[in-house]
Amino acid sequence: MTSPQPKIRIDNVHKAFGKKKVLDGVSLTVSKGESLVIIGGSGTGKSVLLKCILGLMQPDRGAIQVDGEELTTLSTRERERVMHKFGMLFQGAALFDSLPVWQNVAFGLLQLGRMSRAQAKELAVEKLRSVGLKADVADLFPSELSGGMQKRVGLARAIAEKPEIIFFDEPTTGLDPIMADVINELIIDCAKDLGATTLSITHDMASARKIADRVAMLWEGRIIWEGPAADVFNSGNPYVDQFVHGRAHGPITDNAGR
Ligand SMILES: Nc1ncnc2c1ncn2[C@@H]1O[C@H](COP(=O)(O)OP(=O)(O)OP(=O)(O)O)[C@@H](O)[C@H]1O
Repeated sequence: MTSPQPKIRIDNVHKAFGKKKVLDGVSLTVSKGESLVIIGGSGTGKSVLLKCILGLMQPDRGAIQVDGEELTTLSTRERERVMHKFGMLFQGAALFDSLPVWQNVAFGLLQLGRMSRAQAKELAVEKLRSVGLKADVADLFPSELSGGMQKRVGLARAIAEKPEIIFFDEPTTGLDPIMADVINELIIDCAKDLGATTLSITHDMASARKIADRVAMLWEGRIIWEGPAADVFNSGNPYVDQFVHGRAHGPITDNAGR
């Protein structure tokens, strides 16, 4: 029996900047409907990997496939078609300061030009409601919102076009632990409602444990461990162990700067 095709397949991806190898053969798969969280310390290449998947950076070699379609060789136009499968919540929410909240949420929908502004606003208000924000937030500007509210708006934008895959870049950075937990729960609920596949990068272990079905750890350009979220605190891998317990001493710091 053949196993079902993964939603995302990353195979032996390499990326270097000059002599600095950042990704040195990363391989991963994410199944349809699964939530994979990639953990790793600062500068280990999590953002570079995400940028390669999103097409914002070209890997030096390796394959990146979505639904079996190779992305690294697509033309700009073909890539745009695939991008409609994606939703993205950026670190710091990355909202447009000059646009009111509803236009931020409906940005992609307005770009497509498939609906009137009134319809787009109605949809934006509905999405805002689904992330726990009232309709009157729609006409405010991002600078008038707290960090937690901005994250909610970013999440509403990420789900507005009903993406099949949602990427989360450090979704809880800058939030207090309670607001972080609220955002984690919203992420789980939104992904479940859409039946979406999610890929997140974080170094917040509370968030990883909460939102992940599976966790993978990136270190020295490779995935050094992956397994069910429930196993991450008992991985038996000394590198993972040091990272998830936040210990100052262990193989990661002993080998730093080799
Ligand atoms: N455009 C670039 N040019 C040169 N070096 C880069 C570029 N982008 C990233 N790097 C380098 O690649 C390495 C990995 O960076 P990356 O931002 O992916 O780390 P990260 O794991 O996401 O870290 P953090 O958790 O702090 O966000 C860093 O050493 C960084 O300086």
